Amino acid sequence: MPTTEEFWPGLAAVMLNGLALLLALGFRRNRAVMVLVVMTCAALALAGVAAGAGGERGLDAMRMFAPWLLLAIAAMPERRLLARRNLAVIGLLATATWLTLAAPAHVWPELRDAFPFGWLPMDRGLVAAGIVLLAAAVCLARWVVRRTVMEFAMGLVLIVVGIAQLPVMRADGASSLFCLAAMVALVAILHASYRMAFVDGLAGLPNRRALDETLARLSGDYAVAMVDVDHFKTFNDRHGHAAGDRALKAVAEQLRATRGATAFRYGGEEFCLLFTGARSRSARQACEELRKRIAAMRIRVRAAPRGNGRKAGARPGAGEVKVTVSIGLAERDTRARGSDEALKAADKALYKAKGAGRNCVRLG
Ligand SMILES: Nc1nc2c(ncn2[C@@H]2O[C@H](COP(=O)(O)OP(=O)(O)OP(=O)(O)O)[C@@H](O)[C@H]2O)c(=O)[nH]1
Repeated sequence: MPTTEEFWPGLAAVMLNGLALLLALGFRRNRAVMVLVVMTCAALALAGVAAGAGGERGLDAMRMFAPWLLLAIAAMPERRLLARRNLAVIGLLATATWLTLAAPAHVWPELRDAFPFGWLPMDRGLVAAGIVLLAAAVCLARWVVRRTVMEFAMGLVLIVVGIAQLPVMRADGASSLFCLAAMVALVAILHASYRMAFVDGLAGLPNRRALDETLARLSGDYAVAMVDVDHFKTFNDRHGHAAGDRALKAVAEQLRATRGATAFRYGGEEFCLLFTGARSRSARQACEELRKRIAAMRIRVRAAPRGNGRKAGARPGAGEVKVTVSIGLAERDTRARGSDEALKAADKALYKAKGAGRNCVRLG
């Protein structure tokens, strides 16, 4: 039976990993789900519940099976949960769990020595740590390319799990590290889910839901500006959707750099700037400067092969093109109108700007 010192960290590790697993399932973070399934099983094995033989067999089982499974999951692309590769990993995990539970006492040492690479001159724990740290490196390398919170967090989680495999670790120390890894996973899943709900993936700006929440809490002076990219449908048709996306990102970058304002992506090619407090008085000037900065930008476009659903000859070659924006600004009057009316006034002003020939700022 596990000792008291092994029991509590063991139980906490199972509960925390199980909780993180449920959360990852709820938010459909499928690779995190797979990692956490393995970690929960490893935590169970560590707790000695599965082995019924103290933490010893659990510690062995964790070092034998978990590293390979974690490396396989780290290297897999994000897929739907019941994709064939995920099912294969779950099948392997089920086999590992069955072996851990069912292998007779005299078979276990032979199994352990053969797995994983029991014949290597290094300690088994060292090999296991090396494999998990390699899995962590795979996630961190992906993070360098993709910059997603979950990839970074999975890298961190796997580093902690890798340390838990080291030969110096006893079952209670390893369980404590599994608790830490589960907490990192929990924070990351919550953070990633918050970003999914409130941050626009393309522009990297807070989205319309975030704007609504901000406006609902607003008091005092403010000004709101609606910013719309001019002739953007034509831009897309001429240079392609990918170039359109790059243009939107570049515009978003300029909005983010607007002093004294918070930028939001309102939807499509429409953005919103919110000036609060004393900054609302200089909103018009800030909008004018923003308009000029965007008009001065150059967006790189590539020549694309003909066809692609576009009219032949409609698409020019590679080079640099510009975009302009029209801006409608409603300066605050909290007594006369609430945030809904202010948004409507900014929208009306935007139509005026479009009607006035675009690439200009109008007040509502
Ligand atoms: N590339 C890209 N295009 C988008 C995105 N969201 C919306 N659009 C496109 O933006 C275009 C908006 O077109 P319209 O609403 O007709 O407006 P417009 O062509 O900009 O004309 P004006 O606003 O009157 O100057 C549509 O063709 C949408 O497909 C996006 O995320 N990426």
